[in-house]
Amino acid sequence: MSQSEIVVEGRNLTIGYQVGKKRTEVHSRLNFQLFRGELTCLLGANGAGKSTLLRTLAAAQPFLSGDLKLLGRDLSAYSERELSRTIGVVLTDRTQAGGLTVYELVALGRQPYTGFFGRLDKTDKQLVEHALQAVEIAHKARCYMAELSDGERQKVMIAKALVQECPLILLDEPTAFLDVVSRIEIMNLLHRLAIEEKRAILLSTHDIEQALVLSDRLWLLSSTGGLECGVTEDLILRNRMDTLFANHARIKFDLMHGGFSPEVSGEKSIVLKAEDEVLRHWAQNALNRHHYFCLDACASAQKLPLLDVQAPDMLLYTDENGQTTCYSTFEALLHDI
Ligand SMILES: Nc1ncnc2c1ncn2[C@@H]1O[C@H](COP(=O)(O)OP(=O)(O)OP(=O)(O)O)[C@@H](O)[C@H]1O
Repeated sequence: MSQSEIVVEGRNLTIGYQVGKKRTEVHSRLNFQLFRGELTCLLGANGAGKSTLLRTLAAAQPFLSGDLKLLGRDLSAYSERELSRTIGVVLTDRTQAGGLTVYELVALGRQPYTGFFGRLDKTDKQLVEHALQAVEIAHKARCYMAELSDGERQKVMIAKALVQECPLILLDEPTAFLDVVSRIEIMNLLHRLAIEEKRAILLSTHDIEQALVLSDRLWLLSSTGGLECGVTEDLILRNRMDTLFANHARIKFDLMHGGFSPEVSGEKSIVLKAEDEVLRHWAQNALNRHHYFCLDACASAQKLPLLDVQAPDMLLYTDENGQTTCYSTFEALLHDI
């Protein structure tokens, strides 16, 4: 893979708030690069500083010290007009311009080129139509924003950012109010747009499952570890996901299934046998929830109870005395043990 173009680069960046003499540093010495043609997800616990970082990158608030470059030039050297042609920002807001049609709202994205009252020329119109098609909302072009679902409205806001023709698109929790189908759709869409439209796309999200599937890179932001950046799989396999919630010792990242779950308290032990990976996973899920710590068949010499999961409706439970019972549901098994 050839080296991608760096769109944003931060060096020793301190972000936070300054009101008069009162200075609140949220993070210091942040180092990062954002690449064209890639989708990057910014993950972090509540209050980790994701919005502060996104607002800083969008030049909506100043950074406190360090260097921040956009396409190789200091961000502070950009005029308002240049910024609006370079950075597209999509915020999560449920009440977005209900009185405008989809077409009108997307067309507003051309303002940096046409001026506030500027008329759309042929190229502008082509760009609006292309963007509506790219986000698959062209069939709703004449509908009012108020008539759309949250997911559809989010697509429209993404289309508006697209027509700005910005190399950089920043989105603050674009999937926050969406159901799982719309979340997958929006994340797929953003990943496709990053590649096909050659944009650098950075979004903050709490939807870790989707981020791990579709993110080319992750930015992990935490109060203890600062900002760690890398290709998704490199960070996962170096056990970096646990830094996200390091203050919560009982929440652990499940490397096998790519999600966070409560650590197993394991008051009791049981030997779990299951040839099938899926059966094993869900049997373990049920046993962990009931405070059993699961061991492999060969791992223990002690006399322990054993669960042999042969099929979803064939659960063979053998107690410490060697007595075996066959259960046909987890409901019955969990009731008895
Ligand atoms: N205007 C402000 N002045 C001072 N501190 C602020 C201001 N806005 C936010 N903060 C602080 O900055 C820190 C980071 O907040 P931020 O909103 O960036 O976190 P976040 O990761 O986006 O959180 P969430 O996931 O809950 O949206 C918090 O401690 C917050 O209290």
